[in-house]
Amino acid sequence: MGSPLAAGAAPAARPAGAPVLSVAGLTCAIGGAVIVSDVSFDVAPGEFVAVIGPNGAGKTSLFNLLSGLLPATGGTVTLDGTDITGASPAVRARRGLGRTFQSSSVFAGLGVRENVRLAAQARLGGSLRPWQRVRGSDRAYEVAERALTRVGLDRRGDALAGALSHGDKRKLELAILLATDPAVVLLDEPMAGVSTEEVAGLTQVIADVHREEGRTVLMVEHHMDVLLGLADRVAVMHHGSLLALDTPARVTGDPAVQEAYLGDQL
Ligand SMILES: Nc1ncnc2c1ncn2[C@@H]1O[C@H](COP(=O)(O)OP(=O)(O)OP(=O)(O)O)[C@@H](O)[C@H]1O
Repeated sequence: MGSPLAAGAAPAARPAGAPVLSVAGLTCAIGGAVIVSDVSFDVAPGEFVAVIGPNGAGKTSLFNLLSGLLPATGGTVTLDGTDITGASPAVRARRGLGRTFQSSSVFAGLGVRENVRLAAQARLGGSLRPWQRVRGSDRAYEVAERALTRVGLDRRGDALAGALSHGDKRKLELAILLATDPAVVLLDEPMAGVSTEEVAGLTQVIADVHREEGRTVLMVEHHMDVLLGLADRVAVMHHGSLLALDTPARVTGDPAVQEAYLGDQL
């Protein structure tokens, strides 16, 4: 699963055929409430797993546990054969686990290219001070340009990030993520706030990141129609537990899943 975007990806420690991400008994209890309960699943290298579930089901909490923003109170997370359960978000990111957030997280006052270059420079070990020319900064520009081309924003590099449409901001977030060269990409509702006209373009970008770059993707998304063409498997969260994990067709036909949605559109 070589990545074309940046050098320095850690070599995989896992044997051939082993999962790139393995979650076992993952649990998070906060103040007596169990918000993620005994969740176990494996993700194969290059697989696309969608995570769905009704509001409050625990999807974002699961991503927070995977990316280290929320401490697990039980269970383990293994990335590329290494137990990362207690690792900080920064260590997980360095080991190849990257994520986007439900709300936009770009520097609105900086240029589009600068947003991506800063991420690339941080990944390459340079300074985060954009006014400093440092070792590796040319390489950071190259990585940034490639990531912007991948998401179709290469012609908007000089624009202010805050001036982009919602859909383009989401593409920029993806470019920022790609500049850090993650093997496993966690996308938390990338279509949130995106106009109907922009959904198809963004879906295509995500499909390309998955298929052409061979990155493993986990994506929280409410719209099943978006997921159907993308996901190899769909994980259904309900009341903090993993209710189902199967192909999109089997999941949508599962009576327990339909019951969880209580007639809401899947
Ligand atoms: N830090 C926290 N402290 C206490 N409760 C929390 C915390 N984070 C999440 N929760 C609770 O955990 C449950 C799951 O929330 P989460 O945001 O993970 O659900 P979700 O499936 O992502 O929902 P949505 O689709 O609405 O984004 C909710 O009841 C939420 O209130």
